[in-house]
Amino acid sequence: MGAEVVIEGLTKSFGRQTIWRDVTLTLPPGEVSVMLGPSGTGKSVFLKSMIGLLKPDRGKCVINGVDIVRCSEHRLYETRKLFGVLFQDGALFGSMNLYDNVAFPLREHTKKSETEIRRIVLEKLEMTGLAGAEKKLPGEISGGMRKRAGLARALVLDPEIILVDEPDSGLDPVRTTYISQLFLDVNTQIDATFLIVTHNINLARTVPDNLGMLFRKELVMFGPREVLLTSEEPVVKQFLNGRMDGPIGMSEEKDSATIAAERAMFEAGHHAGGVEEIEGIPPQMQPAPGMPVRQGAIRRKDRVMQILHTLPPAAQQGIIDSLSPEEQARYGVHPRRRDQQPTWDQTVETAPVTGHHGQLPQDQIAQLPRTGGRRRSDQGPGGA
Ligand SMILES: Nc1ncnc2c1ncn2[C@@H]1O[C@H](COP(=O)(O)OP(=O)(O)OP(=O)(O)O)[C@@H](O)[C@H]1O
Repeated sequence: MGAEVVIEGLTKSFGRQTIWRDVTLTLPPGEVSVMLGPSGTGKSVFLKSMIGLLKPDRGKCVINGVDIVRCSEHRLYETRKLFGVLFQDGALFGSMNLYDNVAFPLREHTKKSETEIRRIVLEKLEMTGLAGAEKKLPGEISGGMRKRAGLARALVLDPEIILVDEPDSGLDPVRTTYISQLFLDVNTQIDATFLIVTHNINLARTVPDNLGMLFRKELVMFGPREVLLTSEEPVVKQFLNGRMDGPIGMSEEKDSATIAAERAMFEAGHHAGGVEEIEGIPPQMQPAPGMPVRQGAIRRKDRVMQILHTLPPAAQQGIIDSLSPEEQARYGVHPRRRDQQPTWDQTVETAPVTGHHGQLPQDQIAQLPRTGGRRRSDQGPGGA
């Protein structure tokens, strides 16, 4: 199973410019999370901070018990080996063919024989749909293939955490969906924890287990995908629909006078851009047919059902609706008519829904599912 990443109060500035402050979230092990945010909100800086390429000013980023913000260089070096990183352009060496690019980390960081290296490289190329392309140079292949080669290279050291920076950059929507499918398939096969930063709305709506958003130097929210996808926060709604109407402006944010002036313009009939308002929670993409069951999805279901009562009602309903009737029975929840609140069996511990913004309480999201709060009896691994 992939590693859990616990981030607490992380703050990063460059000189006097604060990029983001007090970011607190947990990436649950083996689940796929996406971080959204308008351009320039510091998503790439966030990824670089997670692997210690940039040093945050305050806060913690704890991976397998090591706080990479404060640990020694040696421990940082060791902890970095847990990560596979896919940069925007694949970051391949232009003069090396794909085989040598993918073999590079193995030759640099291990003492494996060339026979063993060959086995691993061919396996990862096969996994990423690049079998037969070993001899190609990066300049001879498409952007999508370069990204897949970058992913193959990120996989060779058996990472527990995979960070992906804007996988859709330079790709058409169809290729973006194919690479999204590949992420889910790889997640299924190796059970690594994924964090993808992007501003691609389709990817955010359909791929992750968890969704977060950075805006105005803060984490607006982070939690199960259903929380953000049903959020009434203006910035979230604006972003998910790609419209001009809302707090995000041409260069990050607008003041209230500008928002009001623009609102009058849109109400007078000026098109705010974007597609028509999309509401609701589209089904999540699934591993390709023939793949094993995605263990992260099974654990996630258990984890989310334990914190269900802490989530906003619309998110609760979306989660309950996504369960099969058998799962609803097992978890003791019932779908509701549109005018009702969701209901639980008496046997399930419930608490009032809080007015939080989707940032889940640390003690709940960070510890689950390992410590297991109060559960209904013997749910087993929790999957269907
Ligand atoms: N090494 C650095 N020194 C100083 N400022 C930096 C450095 N790296 C990034 N920044 C600044 O941090 C801010 C956030 O940049 P970042 O690239 O993380 O944004 P982003 O959300 O990934 O944007 P995009 O979606 O456009 O890629 C920008 O204002 C950028 O200029």
